[in-house]
Amino acid sequence: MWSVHMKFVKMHGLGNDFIILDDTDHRQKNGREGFETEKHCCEESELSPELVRHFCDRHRGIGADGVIRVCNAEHPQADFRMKLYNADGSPAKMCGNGIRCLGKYVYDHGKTEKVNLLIETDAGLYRLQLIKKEDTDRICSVRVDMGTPEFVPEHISARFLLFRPVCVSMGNPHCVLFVESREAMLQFPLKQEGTVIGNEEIFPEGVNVEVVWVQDAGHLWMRVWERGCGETFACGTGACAAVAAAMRQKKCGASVLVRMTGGELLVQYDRRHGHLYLTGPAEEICHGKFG
Ligand SMILES: N[C@@H](CCC[C@H](N)C(=O)O)C(=O)O
Repeated sequence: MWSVHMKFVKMHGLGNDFIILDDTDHRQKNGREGFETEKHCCEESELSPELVRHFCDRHRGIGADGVIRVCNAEHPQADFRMKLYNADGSPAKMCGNGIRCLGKYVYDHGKTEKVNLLIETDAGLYRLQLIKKEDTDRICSVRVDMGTPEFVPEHISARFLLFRPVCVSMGNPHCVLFVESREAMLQFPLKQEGTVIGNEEIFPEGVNVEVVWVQDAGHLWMRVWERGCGETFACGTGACAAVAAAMRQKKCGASVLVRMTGGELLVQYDRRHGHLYLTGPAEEICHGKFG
């Protein structure tokens, strides 16, 4: 049915998984010697929503929560550009787990020798610090300057007021709901309520929904219903939105471990700039050729 032939790399951040398609120019100025830095993928026009859905299909495709195109930067100061598509083919502006995977990808695949990168996204520019595994030249984790959370009005249906919803933009939209116990978080009907909230009039472009239990000032537990994917194992922008919302309600401090189904992310708040910093792993699973 599909006549495409594309090389891909599959990666994940805490089980939030992505198909990486490399659309960078092989003449990338900072590319390292000894690596095959050949361009091996699609132009934007070739990546239709149908094709993204097909790639992400866990039964008939490769299977993933989204597709990331790694492109040459258009901004003069940026090193690379990230283009992200959710599993349903819809575009998204920012992805905290995905941008860490991109950082590891460009370094480990010889596209750059820099460990401090500036990445262009549809939500703006993001600074990444790549952290190497001890005694190796491989990247094991990435720290991202996620910028300033923006709070947006929370006029969602009265049935959700009990959960003290906080609506936050981290470059993409989030609606954070608080519950009183870990059990309540685990039993929360996330699919049902996430779908209802995602269809609220105040979110014409949909929303990512987080259900959060504050264990203490340094630990949050969270499940996430992602726009365009459904429930995922982890969400980087969602973890930052949860911490921003908890800080606003004076429930947590400036350094918080956010525990999700797939593992933990560290979110730190820098009072001087009002920025949130996200630190967590990124891993390559496999590579292959589609078609
Ligand atoms: N999982 C991501 C966010 C991906 C985009 C999101 N589904 C949206 O549509 O905004 C993350 O780690 O931030």
